Amino acid sequence: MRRKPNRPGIIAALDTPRLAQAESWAGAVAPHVGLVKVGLELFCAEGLAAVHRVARHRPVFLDLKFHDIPNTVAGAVRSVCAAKPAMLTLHAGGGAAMIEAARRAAEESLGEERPAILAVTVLTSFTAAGLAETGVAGGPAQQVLRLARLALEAGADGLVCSPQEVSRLRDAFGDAPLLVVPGIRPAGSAVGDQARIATPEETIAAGADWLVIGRPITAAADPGAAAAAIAAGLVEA
Ligand SMILES: O=c1ccn([C@@H]2O[C@H](COP(=O)(O)O)[C@@H](O)[C@H]2O)c(=O)[nH]1
Repeated sequence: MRRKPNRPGIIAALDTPRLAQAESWAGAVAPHVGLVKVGLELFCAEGLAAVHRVARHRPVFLDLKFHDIPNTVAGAVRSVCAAKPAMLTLHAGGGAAMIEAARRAAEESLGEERPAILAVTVLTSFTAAGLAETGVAGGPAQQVLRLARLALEAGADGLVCSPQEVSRLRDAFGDAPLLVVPGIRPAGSAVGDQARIATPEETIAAGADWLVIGRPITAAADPGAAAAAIAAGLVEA
C-alpha cells in the first residue's frame, strides 16, 4: 500500500478520452508530480489499458469513485487490482460494509502491494445549497466529518475532501489518514465547476498530502511548465 509521501505532492488529473493525449500529458508532467490520475473519462474510453500505459510514467491514482452494493464494489476492486493502481477511490456514502468489502478485496488481490483505499466525502463541486438539495442539512464541513469518521472506522486509508475541510480533518483524525485534495486553483486560474477551492499553497499549509490538479495543468499552453511552476510553489511553501 502506498504510504504517506515524504513531502506533499501533486497528482495530475489526465482528464481526456484520448489515451495518446493522456500519455503525452503524463510524460510532460512526470518530473514534477508524484502520481497521475486516471478518472472516469479516460477509463470509460480506454479501460485498464490506460492504467497500464500511463503507469509507465508515474504511479496511478485510479479515481473511479465506486458506489454500489458491497459484493459489486469488491468485484470491481478485484478487477482494477489487475493493473496495480497505487490508490483507488470509492464514495464514503456507500457505507461501512461497502468500504470493508473493498479493503478486503484489495488485500486478497494484492496483499502488501494493494492500493490505498480513499473515501470521497463531499464532492468539491458542492456548495452548501447544492448539498441541501440532496437532503443533507448542516453544510459540507459537518457532512465531511461525519463521512470521514465512518470511512476511517471501516478501514479506508484516507479521504478525498476539499481544501476547506483539510485542517478540520487533521484536528479530528491527526496525521495518519492520507488526505487527497482536489479543488485546487492557483491564483488567477479559472474556477470552472469547482466550488470549495483554495490555492496549492493554502492547501498544503492546511495539512494536505496530495493535491489533485487537472485543468490548471492540462489546459495550459505548456502542461509540463504549468506543473513545474506549481511544484516550485509548493517547495517554497
Ligand atoms: O470531490 C472531488 C473528487 C474528485 N475530483 C477530481 O479531481 C480532478 C480535479 O480536476 P480540475 O480540472 O483541477 O478541477 C478531476 O479529475 C475530478 O474528477 C474533484 O474535482 N472533486
